[in-house]
Amino acid sequence: MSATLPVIDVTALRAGRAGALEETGAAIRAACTGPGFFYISGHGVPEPVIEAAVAAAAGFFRLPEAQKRRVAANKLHRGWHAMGGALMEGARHADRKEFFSLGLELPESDPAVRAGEPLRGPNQWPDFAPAMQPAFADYFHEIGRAGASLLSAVAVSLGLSPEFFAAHYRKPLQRTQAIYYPPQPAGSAADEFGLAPHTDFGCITLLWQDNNGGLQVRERQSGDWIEAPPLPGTLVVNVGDLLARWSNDRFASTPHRVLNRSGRERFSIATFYDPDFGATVDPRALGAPEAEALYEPVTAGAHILGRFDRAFGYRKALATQAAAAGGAA
Ligand SMILES: O=C(O)CCC(=O)C(=O)O
Ligand SMILES: [Fe+2]
Repeated sequence: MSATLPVIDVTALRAGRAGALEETGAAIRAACTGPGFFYISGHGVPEPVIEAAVAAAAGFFRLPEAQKRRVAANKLHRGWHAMGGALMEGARHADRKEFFSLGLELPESDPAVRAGEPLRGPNQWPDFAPAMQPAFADYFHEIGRAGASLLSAVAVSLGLSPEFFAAHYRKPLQRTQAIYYPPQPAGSAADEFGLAPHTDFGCITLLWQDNNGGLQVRERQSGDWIEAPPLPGTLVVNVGDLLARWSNDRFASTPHRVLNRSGRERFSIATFYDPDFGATVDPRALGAPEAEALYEPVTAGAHILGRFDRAFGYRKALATQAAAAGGAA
C-alpha cells in the first residue's frame, strides 16, 4: 500500500475566515510533525501566472547552451545553472538538471546591496528570452504572497502569533527556481538522479510540478521512497532544515529526490521561501527551554550560504578565484 501525503485547503486561511488560522494551523502541525510534506490547494497563485512562467521557462531551457551561458549564475545565485553544477551532499553524481534562479529584486541603491550583504541585488534576466522577466516577476510575487499566508498558519501551528514570521521576512531571501529535468537516460545507474536525495536548506518550500511525476519523498517511519505525484491545482510544500532547526526538531525536514522516468522533459518551479539574511534562527525564540534547545542560534543568511558553498560548483569556483586573488595580492 502506498502512503499518501495530506492535502490542505488554504482557501479559508487566505480569505481570513474566522477559525481558519487555528484549523489550518492544526492540519499543518500534523503534516510537519508527520511526513514533513503536504500539498496545498486554494493557494491563490493564478493559473495563467503559472502557465506563463512554465511556458517562458520551457522556451528558455530549449535555447542553445551558448546563449544560456550569457546569463550564467553570478555570485548572487541569479541566472542559469548548467547541468552538472549541483552536487547534493553525500551524492556520487551531480544532478541531471538545469535551473534558472531569481530572488528579491533589489536595486544597487538598496542599503542591503550597498552594505555588501551576500546574495542581494538585481536579478539576471536574459534579454534573448524576453518572456522570462515579466512571467517570473509575476510568479515570484504571487508565490511570495502564498508563502507569507502559509507562514501565518505555520506560526500558529507552532504556538506563536500569526505575525511571528512576518517580522523576519521584511526582505526575504526568497529564491524561485525554474528547473528542467531531461528524461532519465535508459540504463543509468541506480544512484543517478535528476535531483539526488537531499533536504532543503531553508524554512519552507513551495513547489509547482508539471504532470510528469518523479518527485519522491522518504517516508519517515519505513524509510521507503514514496511518490509525491502531481495533483492538479496544488503546490507541494515541505519543511526545510532551517525551520526544523527553528522548531527544535518538532518539525521534520524530510529527504526527497527527483527521478524523471517519464521519458519526457520535466519542468518544475521550486520556491524556497526563506527569511531575511540577518534573521536569527533560534529554537529558544520558539519556546524551547535552554536545557532542551538542540541548536545554537544562527542567522538565516549564514546557514544558507554555508549550504550553497557545499552544493554548487560555481561557488567553489568563486572561492578558488578569491583565494587566488588573495594569494596574488
Ligand atoms: O523539482 C522537484 O520536483 C523538486 C525540487 C526540489 O526538491 C528542490 O529544488 O529542492
Ligand atoms: Fe528539495
